[in-house]
Parts: sequence; structure tokens; C-alpha cells
Amino acid sequence: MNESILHINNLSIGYSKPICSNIQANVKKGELVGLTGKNGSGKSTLIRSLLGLELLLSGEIFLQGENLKNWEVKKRSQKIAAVFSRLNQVPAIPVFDLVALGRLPFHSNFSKLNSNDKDWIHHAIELVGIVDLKNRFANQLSDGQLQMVMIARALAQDTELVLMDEPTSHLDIENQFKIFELIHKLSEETEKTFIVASHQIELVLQNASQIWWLDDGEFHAGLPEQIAYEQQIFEKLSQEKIRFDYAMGSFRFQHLKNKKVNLVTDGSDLAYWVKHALERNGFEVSNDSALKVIVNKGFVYLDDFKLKSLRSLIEKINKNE
Ligand SMILES: Nc1ncnc2c1ncn2[C@@H]1O[C@H](COP(=O)(O)OP(=O)(O)OP(=O)(O)O)[C@@H](O)[C@H]1O
Repeated sequence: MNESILHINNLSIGYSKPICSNIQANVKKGELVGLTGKNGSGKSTLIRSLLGLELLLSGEIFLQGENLKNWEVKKRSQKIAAVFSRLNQVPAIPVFDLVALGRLPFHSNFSKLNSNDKDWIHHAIELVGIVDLKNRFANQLSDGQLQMVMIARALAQDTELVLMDEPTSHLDIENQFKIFELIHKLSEETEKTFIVASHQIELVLQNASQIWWLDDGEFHAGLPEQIAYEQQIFEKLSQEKIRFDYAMGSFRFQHLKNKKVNLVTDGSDLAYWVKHALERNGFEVSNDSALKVIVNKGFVYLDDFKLKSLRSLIEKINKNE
């Protein structure tokens, strides 16, 4: 994974005025780049600029050492595939045919799908795990199912570079993880390079080899942990009432906590949910409270009183407090 595939030199992107300038980046073959930033920071504009769909305000983009501005549309589509989150109307064609559109850049005539094309289409359908959808009509799929089909179409295109703009936005948690796992695996095993714009910051940080963070017109690139730490990503994404909890590893609402309780936990799943219920009801979990809740072997106690349910815990503890 040492060969450079993409080089961006002093790029400025935007419309009548720049949204982000001084973009300087280098991507090696087989990397998974996570592109993230707040709403309106310019992620889609950058993806569209890389695809040649927006004029560059200044700077250059080199793919495999060649300046993209010299490439015709056909060559671009043989080298770069894209998946977008905005699902427009799709035609009433079978899923297989929609995935087959990924092979179009390699043919002047769509009827000439050869066995290599068909292999790629089947392979992409299997990789994404949508074999059961292959004979369904694309216009009759759910948004999530259609999103998986569009990812398969991009993989069928078999390009060196795949750009994805919020590819998991319509997917349930299982499929969100599945897609990130898949692109992570493909980037490692096939040396395809992925640039994935996403708001799913934890998934991005866990899977990307490099982060591009767009922040208030500035571009930062680097190792996920380094960018998260140095650019204080979680602090910048936090707000007054929503903060990142480093112990929990997720963003949490900051409910007003004006009461304290001492929670003695056994570290079980139940203990997690008891803490959740207490915090949601305005309790701060603290050792210096005389009010003691104990979780032990699947049961919850208020001091030595065994409770029937979490509801009875909340009712009783509110009375005791
Ligand atoms: N065609 C356009 N013409 C003019 N301005 C545009 C155009 N498309 C987007 N913008 C503006 O450019 C800025 C960046 O938009 P962009 O869609 O790239 O952000 P984003 O980071 O992808 O946002 P989100 O996370 O909400 O999808 C926004 O202020 C947006 O209003």
C-alpha cells in the first residue's frame, strides 16, 4: 500500500466563492479515506469536484500521476465510480440490470455484456449481499435496499477509485456496519481506494486509514486518531446539551443533573441500562451519595430492597431522594 494513486495540489473548491481552500492531500493505493465535517462544510462539493462535476476554483487533481482536467468523461468513468446518497427516481428495471449499468463505461453498446462483465456483476451482487434482490424491480425496493444496489453498481464498475457520498445514510445499523466492513476489506484485499463522505464519525474513525476533516473553510488530512485529537473533532461536534462521553465512546445528551446517586454495578448490560435510566431521570452517578442503587446478578436493589422493575426503581428513588 505504498503507491500513490491520488494527489491533490492546492485545490480550492466552491461555487461563486470558495467553500474550502488550500486542499493538499496524498492518497495511497488501497487507502480508505473518511471525509467528514459538519453540514455544509463542503464534503459533497469536494466529491463532485473530484468527479469532475464541478469546476475547480484553483489547483489540480492528479489520478495515477495524470491531471484529471485532461481526461474525457469515458476515461474518468472507467477509473472512478461514485455512490450518492440522494436517491432519485430509479427506472422500473430488474436489480441485475441496474447493477449492470456499472459496466457501461467499458462498452459503446449496452447489449454487448461479455462473460467478464457478467462475472463482475454477479461478484458485486454477492459482495454486497443482495443476491435475494437480484430479480426484484429497482423501483419497488426500500431506500436501504436501493442504496445497497447502488453500492453494488459502483463495485461492478471495477474502478481503482470509488467515491461515496454518505453511502450508509439510508441503512439500518447492521447494514451500516456491513458496508464499512466491506469497503474496509476491499480496500485491504483488492487495493481499491475509497473516499467516503460520512457523518457517522465513529464508523469513519474506526475504519479509515486517513481522515479528511473539513472545518470552517479549512482542510485537514491525517491519521484518524491524530486528526480527532489535534482538531478536537468531538468537541467541535458537541453542543451545549450534547457532548461526547469518552468513557461511553458516544455522544450523549446532557440532561440536567440535580440529584446524585451512588451506583454499585456488576458491570453487566443491566448495569448499563440502570445508569442510562438514572441519568435520563436527572441523577448524577457519584460515589459521594448516601442513596445507593446496587445491580447484582440480574437484580436491582435500592439499598437492600429488591425491586421488580426499572420503572419501580425510578418511582422509588424519586420518592427517597
Ligand atoms: N450548486 C450549488 N451552488 C451554490 N452553492 C452550493 C451548491 N451546492 C452546494 N452549495 C453550498 O455549498 C456549501 C457546501 O455544500 P455541500 O453540499 O458540499 O456540503 P456538505 O458538507 O456535503 O453538507 P451535508 O453534510 O449537509 O451534506 C453549502 O453552503 C451549500 O449551500
